[in-house]
Amino acid sequence: MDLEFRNITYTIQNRLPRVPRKAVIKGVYGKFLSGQLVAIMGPSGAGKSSLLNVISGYRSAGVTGDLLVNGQPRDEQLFKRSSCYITQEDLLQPLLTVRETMDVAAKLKLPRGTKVPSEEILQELGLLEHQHTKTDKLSGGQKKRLSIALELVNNPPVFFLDEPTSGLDTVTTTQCVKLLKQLAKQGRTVVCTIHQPAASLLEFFDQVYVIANGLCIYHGETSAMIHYLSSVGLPCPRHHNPADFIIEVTESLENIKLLSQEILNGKIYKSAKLEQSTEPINNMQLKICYQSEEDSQETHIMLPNEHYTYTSPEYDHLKTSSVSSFSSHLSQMNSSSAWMKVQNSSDTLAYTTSYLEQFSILLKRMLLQISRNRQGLWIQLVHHIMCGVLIGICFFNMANDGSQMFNHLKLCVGLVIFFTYTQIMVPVLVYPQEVKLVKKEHFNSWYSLTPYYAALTISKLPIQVTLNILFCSIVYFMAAIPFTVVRFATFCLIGNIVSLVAEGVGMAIGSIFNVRNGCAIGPAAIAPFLGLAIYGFDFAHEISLLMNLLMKTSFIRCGVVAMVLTVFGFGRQPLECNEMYCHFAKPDVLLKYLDIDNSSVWVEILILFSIMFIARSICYIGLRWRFAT
Ligand SMILES: Nc1ncnc2c1ncn2[C@@H]1O[C@H](COP(=O)(O)OP(=O)(O)OP(=O)(O)O)[C@@H](O)[C@H]1O
Repeated sequence: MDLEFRNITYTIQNRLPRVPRKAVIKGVYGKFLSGQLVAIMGPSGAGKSSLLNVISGYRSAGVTGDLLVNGQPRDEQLFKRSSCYITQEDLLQPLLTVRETMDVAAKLKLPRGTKVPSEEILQELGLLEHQHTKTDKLSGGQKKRLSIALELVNNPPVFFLDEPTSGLDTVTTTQCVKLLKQLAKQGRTVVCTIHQPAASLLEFFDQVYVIANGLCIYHGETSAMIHYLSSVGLPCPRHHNPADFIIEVTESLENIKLLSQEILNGKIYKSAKLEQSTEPINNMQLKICYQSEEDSQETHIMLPNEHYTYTSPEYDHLKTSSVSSFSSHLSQMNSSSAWMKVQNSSDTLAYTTSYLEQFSILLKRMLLQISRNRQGLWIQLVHHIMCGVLIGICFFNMANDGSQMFNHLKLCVGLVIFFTYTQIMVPVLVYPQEVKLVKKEHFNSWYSLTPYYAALTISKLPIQVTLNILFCSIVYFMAAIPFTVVRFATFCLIGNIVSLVAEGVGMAIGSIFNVRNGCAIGPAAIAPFLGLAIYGFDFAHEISLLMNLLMKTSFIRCGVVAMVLTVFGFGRQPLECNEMYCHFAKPDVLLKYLDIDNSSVWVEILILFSIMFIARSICYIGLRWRFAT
């Protein structure tokens, strides 16, 4: 697939007030041909990653310009299925082995019944001997190769890689670039950003695209770069790495302007082959380059004083080239045709597998990861037992004491706060990292958001519910709340719903914001609900209907009310009184005092369910929004 972009501009809207928009990419042009390994180079902050994100479709908000595939305006949905994006950070599913990760990717990306090519790909990428190693134990280079292997499963014709060599040593970097070169040789278009590569490494790249200050300053064959620099009066010193030199010249804004004007911000493609193969006309030293015209498919050769139309034989050859070098099954067919074979069976679908299959595969993956997270499970178990016992000690044998009205209330509030803090903090801290990984997999068309979200919600339930019931039982029996099956079941049910609401709120925060300081955000997120709960009890009569409604829908308040109604409702007998007078010995008096004597526990549970639904919908919408931009 040949990729082309015209007049691409990428502007970032700063969220701070009165800070102007920042143009990161400024009207650049370029063309990346199939069968080529392309390096996007430039100084730090030049806009390399931004350009890659824009061309790949990973970023769409704030982008203007035309993106084409094989000369046609591209269909984003189709293009997403034919390309893959490998992030700079190696985002791999933790707690799974290399082989398991590959198998999950294959099941998601290939139609049912297709032979899973995990072994061949792992063999090809030198990972077969590490197939039983957990992904988090792999070295940096192995992680990078695994990231590539995962995308090779469905053999897409276009690969985008953001800084694939960052953090790798020289040997591993060379291995990585050689691998990319092999992928390109098979007919794929491989585009990656790279920081100043060594001269020996630069030779592996067929094409270089240099960007500085958001402008294109070179676009063309690697071997034509030195000549181009000399032609504009910036000769690269002998024995100097051209990659280093072109970055060095960008220190001067004058040079950037000059080079960008000379290359027409990427409209011109510099080719060394043409320069060598074309005889000088009229004894003139020719400056030869391709220029892609916006409204024609023809390639033009520009001479200083003449203009010829020319169809690049190399370009045509690449389009039809067959694959040569790899010995595996991948190399036996052109990458595009291999990809077509995989896609043909599901042409009309956005994904290769059905939503139900995706859900089942993802659920199995998540359950496996949860079961392997022994340390996490132990921590959760100890946390629930310890907190249950501590709360139980504080309120030991007290639930039947009619003189302890305020302690009864503290018990109910304490339980709800426990569930809230326990469940809100984890997603706030963990979810931003998970979102990055899911965004990568979702962007690379592994699965849709809906089955992922359904699997995520369901996978956590068994452990969460068990631990909550364990905690509730400890508190219930230590506090000696009179036992009836309905009361105990409702008590556990409320605990579980509050915990699910809190988790939903935590996930909503974690999915929308890239929270770095979750320890502060978690409590901050709870504060408004807590505030509304307190005010909802004390001042609900004195304020407007709207505020009243708002306060009554604080899930903390609903949880506390439901708990009190459960503990003191369901036909509860009067409490024992060991003092002269216990005003609140009769449960009805307490409920009346709290102004909840007319409330129903089932209505509160219904409100809790509604809040849970809203919080989880916000999380889902938040994810969609993050993935769409
Ligand atoms: N979300 C953002 N908000 C504000 N500025 C941004 C954002 N993303 C990128 N930028 C700015 O855009 C410019 C280009 O960033 P980009 O990450 O594309 O550069 P780069 O060439 O890849 O840099 P490096 O090689 O250091 O990773 C930088 O000045 C960066 O600060």
